[in-house]
Amino acid sequence: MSHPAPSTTRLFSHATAQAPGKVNLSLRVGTPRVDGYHPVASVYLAVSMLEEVTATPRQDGEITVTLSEQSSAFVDPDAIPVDSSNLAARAALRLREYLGRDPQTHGVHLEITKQVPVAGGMGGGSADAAAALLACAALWDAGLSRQTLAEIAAPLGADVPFAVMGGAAVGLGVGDELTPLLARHPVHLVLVPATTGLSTPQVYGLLDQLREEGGLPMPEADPEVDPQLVQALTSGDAEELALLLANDLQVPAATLVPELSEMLDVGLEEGALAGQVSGSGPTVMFLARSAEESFQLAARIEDRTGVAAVAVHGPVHGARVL
Ligand SMILES: C[C@](O)(CO)[C@H](O)COP(=O)(O)OP(=O)(O)OC[C@H]1O[C@@H](n2ccc(N)nc2=O)[C@H](O)[C@@H]1O
Ligand SMILES: Nc1ncnc2c1ncn2[C@@H]1O[C@H](COP(=O)(O)OP(=O)(O)OP(=O)(O)O)[C@@H](O)[C@H]1O
Repeated sequence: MSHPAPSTTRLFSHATAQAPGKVNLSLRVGTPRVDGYHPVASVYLAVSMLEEVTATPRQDGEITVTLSEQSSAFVDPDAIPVDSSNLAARAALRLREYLGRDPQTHGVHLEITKQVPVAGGMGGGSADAAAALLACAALWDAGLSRQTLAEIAAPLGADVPFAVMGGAAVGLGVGDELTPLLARHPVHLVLVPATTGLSTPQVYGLLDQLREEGGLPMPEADPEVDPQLVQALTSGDAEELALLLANDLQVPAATLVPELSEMLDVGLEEGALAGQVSGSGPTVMFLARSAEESFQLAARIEDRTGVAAVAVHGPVHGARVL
């Protein structure tokens, strides 16, 4: 892939971009493909828990990463690589290659401020990649559409295109084939992040194992999105949405972390409309009727368990330059 350099290049001293974490209101998973990935039918919702990346040019061609001290208490800095394997660094490298910029002179330093828990099932690393892509695109005056940026980002992870696009969307394929949804009514949620993460491949692997052993039913067909859930989301019917939340990864995640089931019970006892593990977990999410109820629910869960709970809403915008 290559893209011609623009004839005039604006000079930025730095550029900052934000990208959202996500939850899956519904995540249906099929049987693994030959490449090990699973076909999914996902209903993504971008939520008001944002990652921020500031990109500053480096003339020596290096792509470097640091983690800001402003990052949230949910984030264990030791769990995040700050070498070339960091998803933000990989996004910057992919964009530089796509644009055909000189690797000797077009380096960048990326400072990441994380709010989204690491390996929490909320696509935090994917949001870092999306924010880094937008920040570097601004720095290097890339002149690319959001759609093109999402395509450049897709090989970095199944959730990365959604972090670029944001809002609410159906995700097919491995989650990267997106159809935006016109969800104009806010969904109010409470998120309970865990301090330790779960490995996404391990959770998918345990789902396969449970299905093969007969502990869970084998899916009969490729996964599909429930049109009633899409209807409930687009019409803002929280009570109906509560009945239709689904996540095939919940049983394997709760098998690996049994406390998740207890946390789900606590949220329901404290008045949540519904509760579910987010993505591959271990973050747990609860649905509330309104913003006010979400704040009250978060406070009650914190009081009862001593575990931090955060009221958020969605859909929010995808990655954008500030
Ligand atoms: C659980 C979800 O967050 C739901 O949105 C995603 O499916 C995972 O997205 P992600 O973390 O961006 O995933 P990637 O970084 O692309 O993949 C990590 C690993 O998860 C597994 N994986 C991921 C996506 C998918 N559709 N099937 C899979 O089996 C694969 O073992 C893969 O090696
Ligand atoms: N910028 C980054 N932020 C967080 N993790 C990163 C980053 N770059 C690489 N990683 C690695 O990716 C792994 C998954 O992190 P991430 O926070 O994206 O998980 P997740 O939210 O469970 O992802 P998903 O919901 O997309 O499966 C981490 O364990 C970490 O080793």
